[in-house]
Amino acid sequence: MILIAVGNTRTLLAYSEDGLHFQSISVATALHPTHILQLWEQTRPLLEDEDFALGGVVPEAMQRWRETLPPGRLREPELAVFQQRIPNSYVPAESLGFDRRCCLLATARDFPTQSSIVIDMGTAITIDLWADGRFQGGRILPGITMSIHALYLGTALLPDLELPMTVADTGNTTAAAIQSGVWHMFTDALLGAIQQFQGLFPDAQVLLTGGDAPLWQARIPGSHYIPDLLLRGFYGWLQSSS
Ligand SMILES: Nc1ncnc2c1ncn2[C@@H]1O[C@H](COP(=O)(O)OP(=O)(O)OP(=O)(O)O)[C@@H](O)[C@H]1O
Ligand SMILES: CC(C)(CO)[C@@H](O)C(=O)NCCC(=O)O
Ligand SMILES: [K+]
Repeated sequence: MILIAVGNTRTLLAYSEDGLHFQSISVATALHPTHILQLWEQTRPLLEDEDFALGGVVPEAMQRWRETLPPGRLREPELAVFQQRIPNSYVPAESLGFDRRCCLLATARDFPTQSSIVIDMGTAITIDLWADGRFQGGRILPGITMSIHALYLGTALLPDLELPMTVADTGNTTAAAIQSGVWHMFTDALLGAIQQFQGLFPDAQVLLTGGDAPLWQARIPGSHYIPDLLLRGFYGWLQSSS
């Protein structure tokens, strides 16, 4: 079975035998599924009767996958299984993002009784709290690349910058000032959320995942970087669905 997880910027394709270790590729979500499958075949040949599992947060891109893959070969994880495994008060229940669900499922399975703050740093950033055997709720922030790009789009004189950033406390060029502002905005937002959530649940550990997480780990003392958290949750979700 090939897992397909569609994010706003990147789509992950992955294969696993044990649900813990993944062979995966990350490609632009904008590419057509036919093209993505050709790229995948450079990693691992597809079987004649290969099964696929699809989840994601971009309805249009997911529709393209449904139209491309043979109908009998495509599974989608069930909301009811998530609701049973992760008690929550999110409304409406189906609106909670697929990526957030996967990260919560993996966290709840690995740490059922310990509180966890799950930070997923992708196109957008989510900070979700698993504690007392429930998803307590969370926060959605713009992502880092998106924030830098928004300054460029909304002004006449600010340039578009690339990650990674070198950061000074006070910038003395336009680029350094933007980098300092964006870097400190996120450091303070993440550390602030962690401090508040740990005020509610003092045992809460911090789990970091997503494309931009490696950049941030050093700034968040005691945090754990778990690269495949989403895929681990997706895999486990499918196992319990069938
Ligand atoms: N080739 C690339 N194009 C765009 N962003 C990239 C690229 N490589 C790495 N990134 C970084 O990865 C981040 C996206 O991370 P990730 O792959 O976890 O999220 P995503 O799946 O695109 O987003 P989401 O799950 O939030 O919809 C971007 O913010 C960017 O900084
Ligand atoms: C918040 C994002 C963009 C993070 O990738 C995604 O999980 C999403 O589109 N969620 C849907 C809205 C929600 O989670 O409430
Ligand atoms: K993500």
